[in-house]
Amino acid sequence: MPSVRPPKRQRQLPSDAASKGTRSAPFGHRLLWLAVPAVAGLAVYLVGGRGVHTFNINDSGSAPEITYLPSVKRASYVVADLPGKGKGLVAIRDIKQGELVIQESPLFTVPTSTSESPTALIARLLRNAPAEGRDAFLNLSYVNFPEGVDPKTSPDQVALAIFQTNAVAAGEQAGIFPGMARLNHGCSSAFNVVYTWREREQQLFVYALRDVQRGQELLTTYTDTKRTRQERRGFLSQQYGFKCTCAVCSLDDAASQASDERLTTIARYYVHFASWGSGTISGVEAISTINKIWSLEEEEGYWSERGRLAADAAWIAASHSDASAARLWAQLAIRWYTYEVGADSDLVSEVRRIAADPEEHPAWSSREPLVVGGPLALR
Ligand SMILES: C[S@@+](CC[C@H](N)C(=O)[O-])C[C@H]1O[C@@H](n2cnc3c(N)ncnc32)[C@H](O)[C@@H]1O
Repeated sequence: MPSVRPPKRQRQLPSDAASKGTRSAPFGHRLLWLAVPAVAGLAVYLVGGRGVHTFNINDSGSAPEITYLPSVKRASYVVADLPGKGKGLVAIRDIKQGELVIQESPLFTVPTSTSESPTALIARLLRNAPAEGRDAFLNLSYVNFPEGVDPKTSPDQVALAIFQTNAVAAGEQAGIFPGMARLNHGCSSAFNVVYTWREREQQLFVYALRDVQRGQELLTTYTDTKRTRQERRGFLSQQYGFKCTCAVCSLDDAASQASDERLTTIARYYVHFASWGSGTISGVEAISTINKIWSLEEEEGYWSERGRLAADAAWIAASHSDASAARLWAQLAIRWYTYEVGADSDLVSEVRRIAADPEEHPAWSSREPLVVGGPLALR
């Protein structure tokens, strides 16, 4: 059975065990394209500064090309041409941590394996897509085009390459979201927005993980960046055809080495605390490891996946009947899930229930009673 190459970009927040079982909703695609009017006289310049690039969006020069944008309550960005990156999304106003930036239905989704040829499958889905969506798709960038094939005479191959460069996980499927597809990549502390597929809405939601200033580029991450600069760059160059020069990859060698050490230690700690699941380490050790991850992530500026981490800690505390710790971790999970997946998400509802009554946790008292300890971090 030929397999459609899985989306290279991993979903930012793998659903935790508590949310499983809610992922069976049938597809009901609804395209919510919204043409955002061109902003007159908007120019975009690279001005740089303190490792974080900002873009001057004053009213001189020519208007950047504005393409289709997905459904948003209040547009907060434009699509702009960015030196060395193709297009990208730049904030046209300050964006607050936890703000919904993009809410988008898929143009189409595909199963990750199919009996149909992947090229034929993508071509067929594209033919059936609405005209404006098809145009938006065909405008997207692509890399890794097979050598010796002429893109001008191979539209189906081009469509497959576009799919492979831009698709992201949409539940059990891979989906194309032409609006969010313009998001470029940043590593560890450099990315400022995260995306998640919400099963109930059958849509992709992009939230600001941190405050974003007007003129700053919106960046997500294409991969697990809890690895060294060399490994990250190797992956990104091979899969996405670019050398990452984000604020973290541009650190001087000493600072980069310190960041690499933090990130690889965090990754090692993740594996360690997960071994609580098989009973290899105690609940106290698991929680202590989570606290170490939290503090290293604070040092690194790596804030992603914190909702999930705190929810896992609440799970461990509830399993050991430590109600007070479970409540505190659940409160922290509410806070970070709210930033990452939205206050109205199923994940936030679930942790709200645990914060209100830890004994409601499905794992409550499934291990020996133990005081495992709460979060050391205040935020
Ligand atoms: C999903 S697309 C992102 C939008 C793309 N820049 C465009 O013009 O449509 C992925 C491609 O964007 C480019 N890209 C993404 N992040 C980048 C970065 N940090 N630096 C340079 N190029 C980047 C690479 O060419 C990559 O293959």
